[in-house]
Amino acid sequence: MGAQDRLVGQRYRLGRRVGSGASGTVWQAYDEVADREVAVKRPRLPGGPADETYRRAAHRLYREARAAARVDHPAAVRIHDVVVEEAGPDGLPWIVMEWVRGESLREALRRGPVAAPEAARIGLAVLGALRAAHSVGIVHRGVKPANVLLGPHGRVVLTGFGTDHVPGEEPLRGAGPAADLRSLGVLLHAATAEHATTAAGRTTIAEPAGPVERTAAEQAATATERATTAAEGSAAGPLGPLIERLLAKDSGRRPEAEQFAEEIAEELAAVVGDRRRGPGPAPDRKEVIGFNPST
Ligand SMILES: Nc1ncnc2c1ncn2[C@@H]1O[C@H](COP(=O)(O)OP(=O)(O)OP(=O)(O)O)[C@@H](O)[C@H]1O
Repeated sequence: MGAQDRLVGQRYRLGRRVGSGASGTVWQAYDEVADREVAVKRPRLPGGPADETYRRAAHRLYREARAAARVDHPAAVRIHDVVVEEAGPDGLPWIVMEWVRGESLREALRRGPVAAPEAARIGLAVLGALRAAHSVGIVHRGVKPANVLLGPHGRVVLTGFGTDHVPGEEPLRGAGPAADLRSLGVLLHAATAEHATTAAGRTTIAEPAGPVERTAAEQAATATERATTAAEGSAAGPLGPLIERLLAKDSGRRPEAEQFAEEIAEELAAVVGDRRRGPGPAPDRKEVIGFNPST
């Protein structure tokens, strides 16, 4: 794409491209004014700026990125700036975020699934970020392991706000806060999947990246299927029933979603608390490898 070294907004020098997917491209970049590393995301839209639908979608991305910058939560990526270049031909924003050192949950899952208490800790952080976003009217729509960053000091950061879009459309019906919670269920299921299948005594090849690299709309479409899978895997541990509830829930109404999110937060906190209280294996081993449903 040849964007490397480009100076965006007269201060953000694009460096290494860290990822590129359906929703856009992310670069590691350098803020030459503040003298620090940042991440810069350029969303992608199908079509072109000659098209009215495209221009409206681009403007909506801009508004949503600015709104996402107001989300204030330790687990929500900090958006420093949203740049639209005046001379830019397409009106697409450059979204400038804090650079989170570490790896994404997608990368971590390549080494194998996560033990239930650690998945609960990650889930609780992501849920906190989502609730903070929902409270200011923002729906994430792209909750998946690639967008969950595992930073230094155990920090969990949800990135990718407001960029996962169905172009040309206002947010889908059913793609409100409840859809984000359902996606959290898919995420938790994917994070612990191999444990579920192993504990149930079946030989299944884990597919950590498989069911989770989808848009919220696709996730919603397969929610029932996932609910069945989660139910089968509920022997896997304390997260089974909770995942099942997240996936089965299909009310899009705000107050209900809020109440539901609060209940889920309490349940996740209890699972995290079990790890803190319980005996169990050494923490580093338990987080990456082992999960024994009987402990
Ligand atoms: N603030 C950030 N700091 C560090 N890495 C980030 C940051 N934001 C996103 N990333 C990483 O950039 C990569 C690309 O993200 P991006 O959202 O473009 O693609 P994706 O989510 O993998 O795919 P898709 O575009 O299909 O949704 C992701 O793997 C993500 O982990």
